[in-house]
Amino acid sequence: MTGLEPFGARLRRAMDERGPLCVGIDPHASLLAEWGLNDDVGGLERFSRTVVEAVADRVAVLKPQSAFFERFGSRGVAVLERTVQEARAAGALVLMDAKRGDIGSTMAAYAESFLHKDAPLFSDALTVSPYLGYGSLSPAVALARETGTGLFVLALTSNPEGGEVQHAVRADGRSVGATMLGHLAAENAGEEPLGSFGAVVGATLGDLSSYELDMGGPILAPGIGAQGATAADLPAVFGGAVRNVVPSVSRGVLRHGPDAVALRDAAERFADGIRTAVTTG
Ligand SMILES: O=C(O)c1cc(=O)[nH]c(=O)n1[C@@H]1O[C@H](COP(=O)(O)O)[C@@H](O)[C@H]1O
Repeated sequence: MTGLEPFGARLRRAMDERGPLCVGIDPHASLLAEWGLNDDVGGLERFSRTVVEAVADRVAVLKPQSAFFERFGSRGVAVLERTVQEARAAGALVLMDAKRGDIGSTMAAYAESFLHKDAPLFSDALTVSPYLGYGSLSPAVALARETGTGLFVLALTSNPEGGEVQHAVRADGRSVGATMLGHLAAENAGEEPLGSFGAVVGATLGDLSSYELDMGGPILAPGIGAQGATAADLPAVFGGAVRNVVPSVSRGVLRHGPDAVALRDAAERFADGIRTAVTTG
């Protein structure tokens, strides 16, 4: 299979050209209502298309959250397919937020669902959970290398419950989250300008200076906006690794819809805040 240019290189270029902001497409029932849309497939389609038309030509990454589409069954998934295709056609990289994770052979099928070039949901990258063991992800790593796509591996998540798993300390004295970052460093070794295997690290987590965040790949940083973190927090949380951070905002932007100009302005305000924080922080 002939792949695309490696995801990490494509992402680095998009971040440099457009700024690093990722906008999440999370069509919550409450947002559909706020936008004056029905909580049905028609509302879902209208919502997703509005977000894509408003920002896909200017942000580096769009991250549709699969759960909000799966809620409507096969017709919702058909909307997700169109959303991915339209976002990619407008020049955004699409990170499918489906947080897949299973034993190796099933993981291979999940990987094919999103990272095989002929898959209807083909995306530039996929969020995955390593909590069946990092090695269980190896079929997805292999397919991503082949197709020029990427993975974002949950390492230190933004939710307060994550700590009981991710901060647990192993027999070798390292935490589980730190171990995941170590696996990613090995995966990205020698990749320039940026590896294709990213970590998810919440922007809500405060000082992370005890972690090796600089693991050669991108860091997806959700938690800005509705979960309380701000762009100004990024340098303190991520230190020198901030240059590889892709800050992610869903409700903080989406609540400004349905007006496309208001959505675009909201995304631009976050992008400006990130630029200021990263250059002066
Ligand atoms: O992988 C993610 O995107 C993710 C990881 C994480 O640790 N925390 C987290 O909030 N997310 C996702 O990021 C989005 C956050 O949405 P907002 O809080 O509305 O910005 C949701 O789609 C979450 O599923």
